[in-house]
Amino acid sequence: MRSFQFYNPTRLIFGKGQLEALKTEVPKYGKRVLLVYGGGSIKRSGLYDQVIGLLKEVGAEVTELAGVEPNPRLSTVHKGVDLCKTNNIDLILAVGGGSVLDCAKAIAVGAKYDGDMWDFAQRKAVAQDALPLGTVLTMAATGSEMNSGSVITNQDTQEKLGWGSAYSFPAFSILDPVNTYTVPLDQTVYGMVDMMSHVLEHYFHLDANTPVQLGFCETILRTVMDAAPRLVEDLENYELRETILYCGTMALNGVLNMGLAGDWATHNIEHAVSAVYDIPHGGGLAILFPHWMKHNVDVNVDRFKRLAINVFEVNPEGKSDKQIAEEGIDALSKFWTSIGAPNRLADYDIDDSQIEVMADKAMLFGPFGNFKKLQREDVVSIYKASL
Ligand SMILES: NC(=O)c1ccc[n+]([C@@H]2O[C@H](COP(=O)([O-])OP(=O)(O)OC[C@H]3O[C@@H](n4cnc5c(N)ncnc54)[C@H](O)[C@@H]3O)[C@@H](O)[C@H]2O)c1
Repeated sequence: MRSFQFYNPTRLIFGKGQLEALKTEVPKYGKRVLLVYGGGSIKRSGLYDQVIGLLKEVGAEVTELAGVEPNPRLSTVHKGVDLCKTNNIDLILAVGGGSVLDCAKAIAVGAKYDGDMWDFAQRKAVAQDALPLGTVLTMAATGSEMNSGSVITNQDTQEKLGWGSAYSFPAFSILDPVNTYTVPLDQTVYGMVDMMSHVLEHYFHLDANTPVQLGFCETILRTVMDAAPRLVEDLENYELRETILYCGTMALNGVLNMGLAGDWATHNIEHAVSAVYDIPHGGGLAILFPHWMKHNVDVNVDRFKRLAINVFEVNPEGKSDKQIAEEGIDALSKFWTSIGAPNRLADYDIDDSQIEVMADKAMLFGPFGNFKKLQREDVVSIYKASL
């Protein structure tokens, strides 16, 4: 293992009926609350009314920022920053999926910064302060509820950049599986692909002596694969929603990557696609990850073989290590297709016309990936294989 420090200050409040915890959490931070949410699913589900009711009970003064887009935009972050500054906001409360939470994180640092929050995404500055952020998560996917990461799209430059800071962990996050019942089938699938991809990004590392971390990863992958086919047939099943919600958080809250540096190249490759085409992040990952794997199978064939046997139950008898590894990759791709995820860029009407543009975007900060440093030609080759 490499040396590490683990730091995660988020209070995770998990379970049925836990929304009530807003009454104890919100007053810790002050009265003036900026409520951030998306396109209205929380109004249709009744969650909005419940949140407003609880905020009223504790005497909060609520300012609202509605309409955060999936793949949240910098222009919306700017609106939120202005609202914080003009209303002297004490606490940001994000109610929604990863996009709403990521947008709220960007608002939280932007509200305490004189320049443009985009400076942080461009690595021109590092956040030194933020408003406190609470979240009520409505969708299992990103892990944003218990990490410091955020992904923002700048529409003017067609850039989608991930960034993070020590100040961007939510102070508290409330996760009630019931609030995920209304997530539509396609988004439920994308969320499960996303969390499995986070686990795989951790799994493909080159650090030595990480048996516990590899075992944690395999357990989460097997658990999602066990629950997913039943959940897509039964979207309001409490136990399955609960399992998947917990998996999504554990996949990216810092526990899996203690002592190792995960790869993260596929996320970068996907962000360049969704920056240009505005496709769902999980859908892009389902297409691209198997091709990243095929491209890198020789970097450490034993890791791919282990995944194939321990997670996809590939029978190793009479096969070479590489055959076993490749069967595992095919099994992953087939599994994602079986639950309804796309498997070709053509599924989103994406052809080869923007490959060079996407490769330029992926290469913005130079060669990337910790399992294998990808050069531009690697990225182009993965895009071409994914068409
Ligand atoms: N911060 C991180 O660590 C991290 C990690 C991975 C990805 N991301 C980013 O997060 C974004 C994706 O977030 P996401 O996958 O959570 O999806 P999302 O927040 O974009 O939501 C997807 C859709 O589902 C809807 N939705 C959410 N909850 C719902 C509910 N309960 N009922 C009905 N509809 C609901 C939303 O309105 C939206 O239309 C992308 O921009 C991605 O790049 C962030």
